[in-house]
Amino acid sequence: MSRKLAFTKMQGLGNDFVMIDAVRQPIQLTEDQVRYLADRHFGVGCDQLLVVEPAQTPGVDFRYRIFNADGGEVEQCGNGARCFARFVFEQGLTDKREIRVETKKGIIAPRLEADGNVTVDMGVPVLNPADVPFVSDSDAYVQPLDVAGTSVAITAVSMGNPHAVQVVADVDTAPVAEQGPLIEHHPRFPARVNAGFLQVVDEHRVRLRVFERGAGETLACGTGACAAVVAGILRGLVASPVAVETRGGELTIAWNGVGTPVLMTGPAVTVFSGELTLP
Ligand SMILES: N[C@@H](CCC[C@H](N)C(=O)O)C(=O)O
Repeated sequence: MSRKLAFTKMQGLGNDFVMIDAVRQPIQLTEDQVRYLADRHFGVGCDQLLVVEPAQTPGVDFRYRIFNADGGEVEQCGNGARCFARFVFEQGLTDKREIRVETKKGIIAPRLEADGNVTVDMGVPVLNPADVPFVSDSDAYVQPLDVAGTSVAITAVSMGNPHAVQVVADVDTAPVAEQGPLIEHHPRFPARVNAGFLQVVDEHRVRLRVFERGAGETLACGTGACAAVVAGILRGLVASPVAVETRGGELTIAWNGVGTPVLMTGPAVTVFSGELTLP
């Protein structure tokens, strides 16, 4: 049965989202409907679709669900978390500037700053390979990964969602398109993985490209930036705070080391709102 759906298009550093208010407009989308909405030719177009629902846990303001453009539901999205906070505030779903929101992998806490940026406590990064998940009998922070015959030194980090971060000399010439899909589907990452390519500029500045699981290379990946800074600090290459340059703009990531949460600060922008008829 076809039905009308109100949506808002948002972006964080060019990582773009279709936001659905499922508090006032309860809905369960099928994978096909997510793919249709995300389609840049037949639908609205986005890297991820974000659905805001009522909270299911006491003391939490909302539940927020994340779907990649390929239709799959995933655990976490950093740029999306900032857009989520701006969305619920602008839509009048809350008047709080500090929000607690449950995701598939725990509670995160975005805060709308006075300067228009949003800071998100993205939680404590997970480094134990089995929990990333990454198949390995070692818990070393740097491990070799065979990518079609090339040995790549990666750091496996989960920010709720899995990341494999490698250090490159220059992101502009890094083999993102070639290696990205191979790393995403590598058998040692049973839940697939986001593939990060990190260039260190100096102790407090890096450049980053991410080939995202379920979406391909995006202009920026918030959890990718968190994972890359964690990997860079663990490898002794950078020190907190770190400015992360992406193709869509800049994020600031702060991390005080193992067992502490990662803080991400950056923009979140509303582009337009609309209504469509779902097939
Ligand atoms: N763009 C996001 C990450 C979205 C989910 C990711 N593709 C995954 O499958 O884990 C971000 O800003 O973090």
